[in-house]
Amino acid sequence: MYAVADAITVRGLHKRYRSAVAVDGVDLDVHAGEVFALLGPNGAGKTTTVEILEGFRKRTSGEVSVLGLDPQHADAAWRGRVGVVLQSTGEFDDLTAREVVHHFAQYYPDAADPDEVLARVGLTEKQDDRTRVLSGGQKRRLDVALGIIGRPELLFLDEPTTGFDPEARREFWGLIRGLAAAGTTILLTTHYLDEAEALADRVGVLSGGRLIAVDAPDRLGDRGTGAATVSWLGPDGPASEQTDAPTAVVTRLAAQFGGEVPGLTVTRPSLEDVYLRMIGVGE
Ligand SMILES: Nc1ncnc2c1ncn2[C@@H]1O[C@H](COP(=O)(O)OP(=O)(O)OP(=O)(O)O)[C@@H](O)[C@H]1O
Repeated sequence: MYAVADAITVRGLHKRYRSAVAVDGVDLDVHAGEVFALLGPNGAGKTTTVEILEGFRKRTSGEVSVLGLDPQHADAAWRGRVGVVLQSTGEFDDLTAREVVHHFAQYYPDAADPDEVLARVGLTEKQDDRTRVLSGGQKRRLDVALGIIGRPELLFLDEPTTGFDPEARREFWGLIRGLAAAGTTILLTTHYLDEAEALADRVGVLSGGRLIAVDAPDRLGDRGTGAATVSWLGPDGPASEQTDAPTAVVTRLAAQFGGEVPGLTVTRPSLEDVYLRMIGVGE
């Protein structure tokens, strides 16, 4: 085993389907050990990009290196180092959740303990149920279990928490943080901006097949520096002011009120505000 500074390197990636360009010149580096979230509206090219990186889809042109190899020429050893959670659920109908996880464990030289993995994804109670009777969210947990059973160095998660209830999403975030803390590199796609904010070291925004921004979630766009909104409860009701100098406004208000400012909040644009502006919504 050898260390690579970047787990994923992509240069000039293009993917054309018969009638449409799905990926239109993407350059991307995902550093070893980071959690990277790919955001973008429906049809932006996220799944296509991720499936090319997983070696499941051929590119039209461009250079791609994943854990030091071109995924188009991946071998079994490489596949053993990569975990994949696809968008579509695998169907194992008549097998129980426990049987499926035990079965998949056999494919990996250094698999995790299947029962431990079932516990980590919160399926212990359901492990003896046939997979066809699992709920949508429970099937998704099983997908995640199969993605991590081989102790991957690099884990791909395509919309991992779609269909999860809020509690299951929080549990899943804990699982991902644990994997990241143990050094697993994670590339996930998500439509949940709170998920990207909670998990990702960096986010990339794909729009129309192009990567239009890459940054830490709290710095994306003008989040760190853009105008802040200062809100408070004035004598005539709620009041607010947009400002580049929120400290000065708060100081002025504190003087006006002679101390504590009622209902004071200072907010910057949310990740969702910035993201929607970037993809051309909410102008
Ligand atoms: N097998 C295919 N044949 C033809 N066109 C395809 C195929 N797969 C995807 N596309 C097209 O490529 C574009 C990108 O699709 P892709 O699934 O990569 O987007 P996405 O960002 O993952 O979307 P979503 O958020 O809806 O999952 C879309 O216009 C889609 O219609």
